[in-house]
Amino acid sequence: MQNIIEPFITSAPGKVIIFGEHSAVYGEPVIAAAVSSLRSYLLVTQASSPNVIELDFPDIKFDHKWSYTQDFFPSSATSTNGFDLEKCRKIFVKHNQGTTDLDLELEDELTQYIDTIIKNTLTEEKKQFHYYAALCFLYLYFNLCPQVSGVKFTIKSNLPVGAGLGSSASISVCLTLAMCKLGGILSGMSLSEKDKKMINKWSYIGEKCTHGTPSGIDNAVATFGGAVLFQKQVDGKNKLEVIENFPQIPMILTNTKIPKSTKKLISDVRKLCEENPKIMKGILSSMGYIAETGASILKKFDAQTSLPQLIELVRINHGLLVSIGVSHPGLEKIKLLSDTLKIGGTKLTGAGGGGCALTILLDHEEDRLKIEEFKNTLHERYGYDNFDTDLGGTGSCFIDLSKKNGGEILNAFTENSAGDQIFTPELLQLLQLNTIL
Ligand SMILES: Nc1ncnc2c1ncn2[C@@H]1O[C@H](COP(=O)(O)OP(=O)(O)OP(=O)(O)O)[C@@H](O)[C@H]1O
Ligand SMILES: C[C@@](O)(CCO)CC(=O)[O-]
Ligand SMILES: [Mg+2]
Repeated sequence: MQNIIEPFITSAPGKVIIFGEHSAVYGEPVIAAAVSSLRSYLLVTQASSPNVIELDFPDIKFDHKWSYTQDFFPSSATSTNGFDLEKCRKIFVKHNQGTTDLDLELEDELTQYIDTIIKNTLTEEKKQFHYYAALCFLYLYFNLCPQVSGVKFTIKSNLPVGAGLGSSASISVCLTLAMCKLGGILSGMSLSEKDKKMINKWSYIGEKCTHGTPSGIDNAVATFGGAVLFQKQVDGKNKLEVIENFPQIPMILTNTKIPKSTKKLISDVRKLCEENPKIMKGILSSMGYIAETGASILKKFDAQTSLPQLIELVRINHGLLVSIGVSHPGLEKIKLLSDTLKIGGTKLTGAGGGGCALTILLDHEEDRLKIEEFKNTLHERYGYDNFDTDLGGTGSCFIDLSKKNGGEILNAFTENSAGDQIFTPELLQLLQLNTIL
C-alpha cells in the first residue's frame, strides 16, 4: 500500500532516578525527573520503496529493510501461523481496552510471530545485538500502524545508550508517538493529557519488549516530562504524581561509559529475591522509604536544610544498591572520590552495573575548585564524562518541520552520521524553537 509521508519528528527525554531504582519494580515508590536536554529524536520519512519498512538506528549501528508483503504479511500465511491486519487490530483493541497496566502482558502469539520474522530476516550479528530493539519496534508497529508501508524510521539521540538515563524508554516513547500518528490513532500534533496517557501505556509495552518487567517509571517520565513520584500497584492502577516546582538540585551526572544491560540487572535482582526473600523484602522496602522521604524533602525544598538531608539519603540508597549487587567498581570510583573530596553524596542512577552516577553537591559555590578537581580527575584517570543538564522540562512532543527552519533540521537528521555528532548548539536551538507544546 502506497502512503504519502510528510516528514515529521517525534522526541522524548531521558530521565534521572533520584531514589528508588530496582525497588520500583517491586511496587515501592520511586522518584525521577526528566533530563530534557538529553533526548531522542525519531524522524519519519518516505522509504526508498512503497513496499518496505525501513529503519536506521545509527547510534546502535542497526539498520534494516523489511518487505511489507514478504516479511510481514505474506499472502501464503494461514490464519494459524500468519498475521493479517484483522488479527493485528484484535490485539490492538485488547491491549487498548485494558484499564490497568496489568492488562498489558505481551501477546504470546504476536511475540512468537515477530520472533520468527526476526529469526528469518536478520543476520546472525544483528540477531545477537539488536533482537530486543527489533522486538520493541515490530511489536509497536504490528499494533499501532500495521496498515502503513513505505516508511523509514531514523533515530538519533544525544542521550547516551545504556547509561542508566532511560534511553530505551525515550526510544519507546518516540516510536509510540510516531506510530500512533501514522496509524491515525493520534490526529493533531499537540498532545492532550489523554493522548499522553495513551502514549505512556503503549510505551510501557515497548519497554516490556526491551526489559521484560519494567516498573513503568522510565516511560512515564519520558512521556510526561517534569518530575514524578511513581508507584507500581498490584492492581495495575499505578500511582503517578507529577511534582510541581521540582527544585534544581545542584548535582553532577557522571557517565562511566561502562556498558550494562538493564534486562540482565533486573533479572539478577529477581534471582536474589527468589533466593533470599526475607532479606530482600527488608532492603527493597527501605529503598521505598528513602524515596518517600526524599519526595517530601523535595516538595518543600530549602537548600540549607534539604541538601544535607538528601545527601544522607543518597548515601543510604547507594549502600543498599551495592548490597543487592547492582553497582560496579567503576561506579565506586566516583563515590570514593566524592567522599574523599567531601563535595556531597554519590549514588548510581538507573539500573547500575555501569552507566551513570549522580552526585548531589553540598555547596557548589564554596566547593567550586574541588568540584573542578572531581570532574577533571574522573575524566583524566578513567575517561569519564559529565553532563550539565537541568532536571524536569518537556516530555514527549512533536517537532514542527513545516516552519522555515524545518529544512535545516531535516538535513541534519538525514546526514550520514551517528546521533551525538549532529547535535550542535544551533541544531538544539532550532529543535527547541520548533517543539510543539
Ligand atoms: N539512540 C538509540 N537508537 C536506537 N536504539 C536505542 C537508542 N538508545 C537506546 N536504544 C535501545 O535501548 C537499549 C538500551 O536500553 P537499556 O534499558 O539497557 O539502557 P538505558 O535505558 O539507557 O538505561 P536504564 O534503563 O538503566 O535507564 C538499546 O540496546 C537499544 O535497544
Ligand atoms: C532498574 C529500574 O528500576 C530503573 C531503570 O531505569 C527498572 C525499572 O524500574 O523499570
Ligand atoms: Mg532502559
